[in-house]
Amino acid sequence: MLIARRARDVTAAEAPLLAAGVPLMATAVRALGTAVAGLLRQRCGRVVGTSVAVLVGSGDNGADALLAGAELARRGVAVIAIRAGSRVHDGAARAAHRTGITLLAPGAAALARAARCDVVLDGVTGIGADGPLRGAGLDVVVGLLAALEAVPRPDRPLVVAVDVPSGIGVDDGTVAGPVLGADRTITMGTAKPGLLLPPAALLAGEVDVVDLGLDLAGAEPAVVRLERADVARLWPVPGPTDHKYTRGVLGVVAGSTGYPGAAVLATSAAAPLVGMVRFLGPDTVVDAVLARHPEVVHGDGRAQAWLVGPGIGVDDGERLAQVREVLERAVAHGLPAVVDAGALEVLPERVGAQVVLTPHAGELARLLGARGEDVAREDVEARPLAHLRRAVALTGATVLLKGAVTLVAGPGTAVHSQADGTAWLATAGAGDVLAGVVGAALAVRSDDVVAEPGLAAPLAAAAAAVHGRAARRASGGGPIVAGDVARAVAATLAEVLRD
Ligand SMILES: NC(=O)C1=CN([C@@H]2O[C@H](COP(=O)(O)OP(=O)(O)OC[C@H]3O[C@@H](n4cnc5c(N)ncnc54)[C@H](O)[C@@H]3O)[C@@H](O)[C@H]2O)[C@@H](O)CC1
Ligand SMILES: Nc1ncnc2c1ncn2[C@@H]1O[C@H](COP(=O)(O)OP(=O)(O)O)[C@@H](O)[C@H]1O
Ligand SMILES: [K+]
Repeated sequence: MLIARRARDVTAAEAPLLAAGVPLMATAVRALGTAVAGLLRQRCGRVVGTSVAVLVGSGDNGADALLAGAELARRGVAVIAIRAGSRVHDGAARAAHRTGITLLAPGAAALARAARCDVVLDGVTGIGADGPLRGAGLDVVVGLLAALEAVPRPDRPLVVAVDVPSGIGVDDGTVAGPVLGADRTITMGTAKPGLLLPPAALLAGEVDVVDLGLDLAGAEPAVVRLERADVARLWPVPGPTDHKYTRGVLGVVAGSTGYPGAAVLATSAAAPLVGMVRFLGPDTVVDAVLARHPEVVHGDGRAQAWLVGPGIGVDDGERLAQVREVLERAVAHGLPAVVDAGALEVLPERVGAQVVLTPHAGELARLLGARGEDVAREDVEARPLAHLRRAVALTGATVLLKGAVTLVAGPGTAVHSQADGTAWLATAGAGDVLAGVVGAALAVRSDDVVAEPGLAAPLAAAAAAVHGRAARRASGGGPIVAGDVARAVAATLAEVLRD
């Protein structure tokens, strides 16, 4: 599990080690040097003779970057260093000087040179930053972003962020000013919330954590990300005494004459993962589902969890009447349920954490709007976690907010952030597939969720992880349709459970 801790917890954990003379900075610098050398080798096939530009802020983040620059210079890299703060760490400046690096003023000429290097190392600010970039740091980032515009995309440098991309909201993931988007972030000691929370997380690239030996046991995890082994631990494997009912039945109310495909996609994703799928819908939709999945059972009956809403429009009164009835019944019995798409319109005022809502940003704005909050989609996109928390507080539900990074939280649970997919997943119907996987995850652990509703959040996050991985598997780096993702779900789960 990748765990992000807040800046103040990191600083507190560093303090006793620094007091004991543990050379944390040397460890950070060594890791940075190795990572950048690896990227140079990947990009240029060599380290000697390549070029790196270092943006040097006035704190220890700048010192890390400059010392890594000095190490790379000793390995034969042509390093330029650009001042991005009011001062420069003394020891780092001396080390840089010894390797022949001169600190350049942040003028247009220096920034144009930086834009032509193989790698840019962003050491403007780290966890000591207060607010968005200002002063020399701001000028350097704005100037470099402009200089990069003049360079053809394939020739632009790889950007490596030291600890965090400078200027992000380290603890809340906001982006309130210019930030140089990174291809990779080498982060010290532990991940930071802003590396996992959108929109800042989208500027961090791949995140590598450098072990500094910090004791963070007492620090409350701010955000967590499930990795393969975590998903495997959450997902039950049937045993010899299981039968279809003990494995779990998922009841599905999905699809409409306008959108029959959503029902097919949701059931395609769920059917292999559960003991049985029970389906309720209009005849034409039932026919479409059964044509693809003869194993789906048509008609009402007992289920361990319900999925309602995929392919049902917000103004489809007839379908919503059925959704409302099923949902009220599920809530009355305390059963886990997934409430997706149009079904969000008929969500009872208060539900328990065993009910998982799966809105995208627009739907979350609408859900909050219906509860008296004045929120637009853009507000949700700018501060997704804050709005997700608000929805949790107002409904009592677990909320899964879909996006390039998917966030999940329930009342009192950890915040989960999953980014397992690919941008090729931004395709119609992908959300219906996700709803099917979340429904399945709740159905196969229904008893556990009823006993401990807080489990719905990690299960929904695990489902998002399987969905994202299925998309990557189906895509192989190229275009996909949602049906490809649904078809890849079973093999993806097998792979998750096998490794
Ligand atoms: N303390 C340590 O031993 C270690 C520190 N490490 C590095 O040190 C960093 C923290 O260093 P610091 O506490 O010195 O802080 P930072 O270097 O993150 O930032 C503080 C400096 O940036 C300036 N600054 C603050 N807010 C700004 C803003 N909004 N715009 C522009 N400039 C701003 C301040 O004037 C100050 O000089 C970590 O992020 C990490 O990179 C790592 O080397 C691990 C070990
Ligand atoms: N840029 C992206 N990168 C990765 N995943 C994405 C991206 N955009 C959307 N997704 C994922 O694709 C799915 C889209 O769902 P949704 O918005 O409900 O679409 P639809 O209603 O067409 O099914 C979600 O699971 C979301 O997390
Ligand atoms: K930085």
